[in-house]
Amino acid sequence: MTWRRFCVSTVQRTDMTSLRHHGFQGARTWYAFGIAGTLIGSGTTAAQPYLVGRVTDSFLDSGGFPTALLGALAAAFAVDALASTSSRLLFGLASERFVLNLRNHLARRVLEAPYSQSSSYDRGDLNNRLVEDIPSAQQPYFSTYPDIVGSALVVIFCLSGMLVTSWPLTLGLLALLVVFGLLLLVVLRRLNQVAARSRVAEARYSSFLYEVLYNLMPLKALTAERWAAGELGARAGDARYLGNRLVGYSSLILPVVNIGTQLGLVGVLLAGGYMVTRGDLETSALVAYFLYLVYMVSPLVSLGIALGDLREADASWERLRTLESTLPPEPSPTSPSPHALSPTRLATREVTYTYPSGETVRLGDLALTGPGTYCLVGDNGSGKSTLLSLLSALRLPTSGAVTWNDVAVSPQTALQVRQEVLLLTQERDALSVTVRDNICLGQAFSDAEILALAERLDAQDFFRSLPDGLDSVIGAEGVGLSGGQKQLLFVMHVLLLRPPVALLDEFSANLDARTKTLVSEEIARLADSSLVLLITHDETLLERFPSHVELERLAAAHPSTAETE
Ligand SMILES: Nc1ncnc2c1ncn2[C@@H]1O[C@H](COP(=O)(O)OP(=O)(O)OP(=O)(O)O)[C@@H](O)[C@H]1O
Repeated sequence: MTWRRFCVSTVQRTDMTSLRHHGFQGARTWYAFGIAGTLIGSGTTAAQPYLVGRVTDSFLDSGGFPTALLGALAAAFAVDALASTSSRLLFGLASERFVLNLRNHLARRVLEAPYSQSSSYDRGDLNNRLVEDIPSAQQPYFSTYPDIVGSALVVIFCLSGMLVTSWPLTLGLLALLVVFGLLLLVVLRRLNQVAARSRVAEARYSSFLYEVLYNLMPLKALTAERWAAGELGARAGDARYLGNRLVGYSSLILPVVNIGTQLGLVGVLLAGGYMVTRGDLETSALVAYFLYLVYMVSPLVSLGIALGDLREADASWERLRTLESTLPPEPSPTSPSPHALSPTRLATREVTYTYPSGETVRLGDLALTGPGTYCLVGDNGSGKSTLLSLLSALRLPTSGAVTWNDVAVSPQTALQVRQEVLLLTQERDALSVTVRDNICLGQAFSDAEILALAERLDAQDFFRSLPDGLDSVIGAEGVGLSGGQKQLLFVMHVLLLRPPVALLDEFSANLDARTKTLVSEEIARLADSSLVLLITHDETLLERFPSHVELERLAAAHPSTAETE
């Protein structure tokens, strides 16, 4: 990579208008005041050596006490301290908001993306991008760029002051700075390459760690914890190796800058002292000159560190940008609300669905009319769950058609279908919110309705046993529920919502025999007005709901319409 591309890529990759726009919402004013504070702070810092030179002059010339000059110096100190502190505070507040804005924005977009897309993300990697990459990506705006602006201004002011005070000394110093600047660029170039690779290795490690923790129990149950620990160790090794190299290159930055500035300080004292003895330079000018140089040291160090930090942030922006580029455009807020569909007639014709992995599921033709309850049966892997995700418009068919009341499921009608066709999937777990929220999931069911249903399901004792009733929070810091109790909450959501169509994938999983029977009665009641399609392998449920649709038979009968038994 050439130096030009190196610099251009930094600007381009961090200039992601849409992401930045969302991040800065509500933070722009703080940010503007923060920048103003940085500019004021830099200006007053650079004025101090000049004022000290004037004070020295005044002492040397008259021996008197220069009250006005000392007052100006004190004011410069005070303004400098105030401006720097308040700009740090404002940047800190703005960055907090930026991080949360961006997290919420991306999380909402992932949630609103079509299911087939959001389900294809690696959960751990997604978590890393939202949790770790965003704080790293925001750093340039709230720390690095202000540091660069503030430091560059101080360096420019100080260099100008030095040039005016003694140009021969300054030219010598600039030559030294150029040599060390080139050395610094070599280090930064290596750092850039290692930072990107290290970020990927870290993400591979933490994604796997997330998966292992998520599957802790199944892994232990299968005594696969050693294997998992070994795999984790291997990934940690990669991350550590690249992390060490990153630390190595990063730690070279400071010595390069420090040695350069120390050589500058010593050189100025030696050469300046010599010039004073020869009468080529005033003592007060050497004092001011030396002070300019001292004031330049810290901004120069900051500039070196800031350039290094940008490389790491760059890698994070790249990961966020690739995530955003896979998401569909944001839905227009003015799009008309969908009309009610209340579907009761369902048909599928020559439907296939191809998973991103390339696996194609072929499904036979199907025609069902509601209200009523049907059981969808078939061997493991025959495509039952895939079919339900297509019927509920979570996925769209790769070929063929799914129609509800003769309306084909398409990107345009998907929202309409999803509002009326409710799918209870196999992959489900309670959320760490209250029991009430787990049942309602955003719907306004009253406590009386919930408790009346609990009574019909003979679950009143369970609800009574909760420490805070419906307000009990589920999760590590709240109540722990059994698999069956969690399952009951989801089933209750469906029964309370009474959607026109309910697709239930193994609803009875983990439910005890009595609860299963009571839930079945409620489902039968729901089926008086709704179309209910169940996936089940449970003999008692297959007997209770005798209308069966066999998936293999459907596929074999393709393309003719399958009969229900
Ligand atoms: N996320 C996925 N990615 C790739 N292939 C998938 C995915 N989900 C399912 N499949 C494939 O699609 C086929 C049908 O799977 P599906 O889960 O629909 O079957 P099922 O009849 O519901 O099985 P089960 O009774 O075991 O739940 C299987 O061959 C499976 O490998």
